[in-house]
Amino acid sequence: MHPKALLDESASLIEKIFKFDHPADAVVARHFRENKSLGPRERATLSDTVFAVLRERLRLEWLARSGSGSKWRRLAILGFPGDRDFLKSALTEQEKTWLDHCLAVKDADLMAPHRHNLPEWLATALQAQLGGEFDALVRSLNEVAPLDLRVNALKAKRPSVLEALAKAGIKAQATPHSPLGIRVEGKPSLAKLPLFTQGDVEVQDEGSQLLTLLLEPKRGEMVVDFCAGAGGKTLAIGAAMRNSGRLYAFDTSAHRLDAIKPRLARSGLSNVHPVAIAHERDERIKRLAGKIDRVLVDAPCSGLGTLRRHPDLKWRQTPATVAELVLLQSAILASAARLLKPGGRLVYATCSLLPDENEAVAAGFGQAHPEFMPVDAAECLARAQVTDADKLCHNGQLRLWPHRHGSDGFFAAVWEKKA
Ligand SMILES: C[S@@+](CC[C@H](N)C(=O)[O-])C[C@H]1O[C@@H](n2cnc3c(N)ncnc32)[C@H](O)[C@@H]1O
Repeated sequence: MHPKALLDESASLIEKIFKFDHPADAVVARHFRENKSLGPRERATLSDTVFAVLRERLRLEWLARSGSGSKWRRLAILGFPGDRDFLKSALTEQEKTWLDHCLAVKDADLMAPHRHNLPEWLATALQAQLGGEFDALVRSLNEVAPLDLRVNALKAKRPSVLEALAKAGIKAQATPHSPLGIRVEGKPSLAKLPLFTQGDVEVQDEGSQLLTLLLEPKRGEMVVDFCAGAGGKTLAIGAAMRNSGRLYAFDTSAHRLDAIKPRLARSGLSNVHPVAIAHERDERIKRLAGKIDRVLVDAPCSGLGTLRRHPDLKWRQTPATVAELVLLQSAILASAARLLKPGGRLVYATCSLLPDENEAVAAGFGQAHPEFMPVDAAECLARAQVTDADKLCHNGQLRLWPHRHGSDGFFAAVWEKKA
């Protein structure tokens, strides 16, 4: 595609995404479905451009106040990732001069919001938690998230998977903490790799792997993954149960649950029962009350721990959406807790960085449910062979940060129901 056409295409995609009515990755995927003639390199340039603009929105919008042409074109020029000469061949003389002027602006000359590129409410909440570490978090959010795999313990062992990856020319190493994790270098295509098609590995961020290890599921137990979605954690739990017992995968989205089916077929699991529920107080949940050994609540959340992958979330979430989520999280946690039998284990988890969705929800639950005893997350992780488990936890709860742990941001609290 001619550079001029590629720049026009980027500008129109940025305009669509900046309506913020749908997740950015869904808008990009729809755009690619509707424009089948776009080749792989053009697709990569388009998505790199729009995600760069989402990551650095405040800085680029500030720079784009000067210059001419549509705002979307100016943002596309500023976010364009590739070869500058290629880009310049699509620009007018006036635009080239303007771009050189923008590129000469130094970080030190920018105001704080144009450096951290976060909405004010979010910057304030993160600064209050992190103090001097805030800048390190901001830098880490601009890094590309690594590609992590989880070895399916039912079918393979980590050393043999590492060997097979090396033979396939894929550079990879064990993840620093999860005993089942592998971190792959770059973004090689895995879809056709026998290791993947045979279900020896699944794509899963190391942080997500650690959440399921907190549950410590055992052979033959009754377990519920309350917010199973497309089953990322369900598969890990099912494998830890050695494909025995009964694992219910609940979710209010039948559409998301449907995505489990091909993954289950690859994984070799037959102990998983996906159940679409109407809401967290569904009749089917009442029938299982008091009968379940372990429940994971991987709650719907702001997703702000995944900003490396989903930078649009910082512009789509607001204090009001977070407040609504907190009510839903508390309602789901209270309802899910009714499933547990005495001695049963409850894990509440989010991929949020905000205390309101994390420690505050956990504290509210603990106060209202004295029959649930807090369990030390670091001890659970150490038993599950997690390296440096204590460095991943704070006050007995799991707290992962991209800048400290290299994973997405996660929180988890663990309780046991008194016998
Ligand atoms: C963080 S996602 C789950 C991701 C999933 N566990 C995984 O590992 O891929 C949260 C899920 O909660 C579901 N959800 C939203 N409201 C719910 C409710 N009231 N009861 C159960 N699930 C709900 C959403 O449909 C979404 O799939």
